[in-house]
Amino acid sequence: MALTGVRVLELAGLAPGPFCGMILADFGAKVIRVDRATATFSGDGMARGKKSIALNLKSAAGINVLKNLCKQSDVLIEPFRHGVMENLGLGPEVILKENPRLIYARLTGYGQSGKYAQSAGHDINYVSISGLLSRLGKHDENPTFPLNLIADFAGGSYTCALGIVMALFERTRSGQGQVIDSSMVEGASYLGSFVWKTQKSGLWSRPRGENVLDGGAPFYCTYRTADGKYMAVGAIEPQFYKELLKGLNLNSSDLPNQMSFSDWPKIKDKFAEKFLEKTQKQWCQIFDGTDACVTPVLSFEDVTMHEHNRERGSFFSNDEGEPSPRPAPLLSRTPAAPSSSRDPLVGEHTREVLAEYGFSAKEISDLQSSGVIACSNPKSQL
Ligand SMILES: C[C@H](CCC[C@@H](C)[C@H]1CC[C@H]2[C@@H]3[C@H](O)C[C@@H]4C[C@H](O)CC[C@]4(C)[C@H]3C[C@H](O)[C@]12C)C(=O)SCCNC(=O)CCNC(=O)[C@H](O)C(C)(C)COP(=O)(O)OP(=O)(O)OC[C@H]1O[C@@H](n2cnc3c(N)ncnc32)[C@H](O)[C@@H]1OP(=O)(O)O
Repeated sequence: MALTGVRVLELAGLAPGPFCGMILADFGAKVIRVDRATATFSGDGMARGKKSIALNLKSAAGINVLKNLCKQSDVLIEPFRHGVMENLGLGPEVILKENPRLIYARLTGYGQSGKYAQSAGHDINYVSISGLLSRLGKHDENPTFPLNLIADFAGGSYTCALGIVMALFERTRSGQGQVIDSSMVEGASYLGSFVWKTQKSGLWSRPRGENVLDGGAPFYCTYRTADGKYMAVGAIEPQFYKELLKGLNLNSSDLPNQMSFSDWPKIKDKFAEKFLEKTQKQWCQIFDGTDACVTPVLSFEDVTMHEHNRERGSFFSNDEGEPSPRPAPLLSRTPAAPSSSRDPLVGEHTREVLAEYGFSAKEISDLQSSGVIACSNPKSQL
């Protein structure tokens, strides 16, 4: 796999850090999640392929253990607000002095500087500060957010993972590590570059929810079907719009021009009426294999069974039969090989990992009896 041999330490955090770690693990990195010694369970829903050690970072000995692990690692992911690592004596200037090759990735909401650097926040706050939230939603309604996908996972996890891979690549030339200041506000903003860079094009000149790509256009939105499901329509180009009308059995001469903004609500009503005439399955039979750009809005139950997804193996199930998306993108020679084992318990691999990193059996026992580390035994949890 592409990242085989890369050793990653992921300090346990909420959603963005865990997904960043999982991406790296899926593509072959050895990812060790560092949990709190007092934690009884992990909130990490994206622990695939990781190992867990449980360590008390509020003790001098625990700090030393982490420093030791950092010396032998390639990447550290820390998900705390600015200042937490410095307060622990684990700031980048300390850690990089001991291992100048380390990629020290700081995955936060507001970044390492600025007025909000030390404020608590979540995805919705970061997307709001990025400006993007103001563009999402229907006209005359409150802005709506697409789950916590934009800042946490796209602007956060993915951007940070890209930064890590770029830093690892650069290290092959310089031999040097570096600090990554991955702010979800900035990651989300950057993700919105298309919106920024097309400001003068007229694409966004109307209020929120009334433009071509934000739900305003009748040819770029969703419609309810007779069975209460939905179809997604993305027939932007005239030749595809023509196919859409054909599938809906509508005549273009009976409708206003496709790009007549003022007529969009009227056209939308017409399309909505039409879509209500048939079930999702019937619409699929009509539109599948055409260029109308009309697809079913699939539920999580249906998505794994969809023919296209099945043909590509886009989803897979782990040993416990839980389906999830296959890692993307597909690399032709060195594709990801996601683990199908169950997620690690907190501290399940403390002993194993510390031994691998050179700690003696006695050192490990002493650390355990003094509460610096915790080791959980999966058998005792059965
Ligand atoms: C919208 C999302 C948030 C969604 C959360 C959900 C993803 C999860 C909530 C509940 C989870 C589910 C639940 O647990 C049940 C299931 C469990 C199962 O195992 C998995 C499935 C579950 C369904 C599970 C699934 C999900 O996990 C949940 C639904 C977001 O937006 S997340 C993005 C949040 N923002 C950031 O990450 C930005 C950067 N971070 C921060 O700003 C802050 O960390 C944050 C998030 C505001 C939290 O602030 P807090 O004050 O709590 O922390 P920090 O200031 O960062 O300081 C950390 C302190 O902890 C000390 N520390 C750290 N490690 C150790 C250690 N090993 N030992 C000892 N101490 C440690 C550290 O020193 C700091 O101490 P101080 O405060 O004294 O400095």
